[in-house]
Amino acid sequence: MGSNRTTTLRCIFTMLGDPSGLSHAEAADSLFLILDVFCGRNGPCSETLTEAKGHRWGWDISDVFLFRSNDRLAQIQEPGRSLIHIPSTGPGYRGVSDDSNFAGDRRESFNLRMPQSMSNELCGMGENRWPSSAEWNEEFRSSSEEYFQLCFQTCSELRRALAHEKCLGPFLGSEANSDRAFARSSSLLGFTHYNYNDFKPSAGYVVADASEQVFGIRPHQDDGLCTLLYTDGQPGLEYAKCRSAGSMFFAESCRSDEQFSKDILWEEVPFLPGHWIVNLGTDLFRWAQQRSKETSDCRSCKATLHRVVPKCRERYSMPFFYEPNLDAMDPCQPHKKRYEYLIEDAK
Ligand SMILES: O=C(O)CCC(=O)C(=O)O
Ligand SMILES: [Fe+2]
Repeated sequence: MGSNRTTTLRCIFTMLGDPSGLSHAEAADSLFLILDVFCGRNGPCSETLTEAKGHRWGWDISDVFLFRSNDRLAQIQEPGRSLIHIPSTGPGYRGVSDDSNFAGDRRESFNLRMPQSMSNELCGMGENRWPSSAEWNEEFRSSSEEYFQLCFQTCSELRRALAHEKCLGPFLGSEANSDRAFARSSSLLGFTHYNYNDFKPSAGYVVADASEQVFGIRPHQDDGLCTLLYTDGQPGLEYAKCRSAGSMFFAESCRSDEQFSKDILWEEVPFLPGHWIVNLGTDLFRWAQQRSKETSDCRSCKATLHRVVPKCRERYSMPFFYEPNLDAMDPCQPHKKRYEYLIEDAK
């Protein structure tokens, strides 16, 4: 990584612009947002993840998947209870179809949790594991931690913008409360690889009408408040456009069989070099719902329903999942804690 990257990264906060400029309509009705990211002020740069490898990162994203650390379970200690294990989240490597939340997917992933340099508080996500001897390890570690921090700060800015009076309104009663709900954030930086070369249709999902469908990643909503997604520009990411199927966007859980419905209209998400794709998550829906119940002029925010379908031989992406503390509580009924949703979702 050279000084080049540090200079471009600094532009993000100015490119985000005036937070109060995000209108309510944009926040509530867009199924995804697109934020400028790696660009300078002189227009979009053309870098993709793969083009960026030598001079931006100093490591190649495909090398990340050579390091097959064990998946670490997230866990939380509640007063007076034994340790609660939360499956299918936390840092580490998950092989193709190994993730119990996405058992039929053609996807492998490697996740990093919040670097200790950002917070000394125990977030319950276990420890990051790093390749021990690989030459690129040092570069990988420092640049991915720096990228993590950038994503976290950007999402925090976005959260405050969404909580503006003119937008979705304050979350959890006040900015201080919602800041506190991220003090032990379970955010994850993911590296994702879709490999369709050994494509086996029978390994996919059998859906309600008994037809088989194969996905890079099945239709789902991300948990957490939002996701900043950067990809290598290969096609395949789609979002659900059909508004009439309201219940599917408002689902209590991130995944449900309804999301396989043939009635959903899917549209390709365009790749804009130098821009993040922003998915809105189910926690944002829950946090915003409180407000919509209190006032008549504010509707709740839809979590982005999306999927990745095989449209190329191979694809890489880097999602950053912006997630509150594992024990952050819903502001509205049924007042559940995040980890309870995660455990239910993994069943
Ligand atoms: O790879 C992508 O473009 C999307 C990844 C995704 O949706 C996820 O990891 O939750
Ligand atoms: Fe996703």
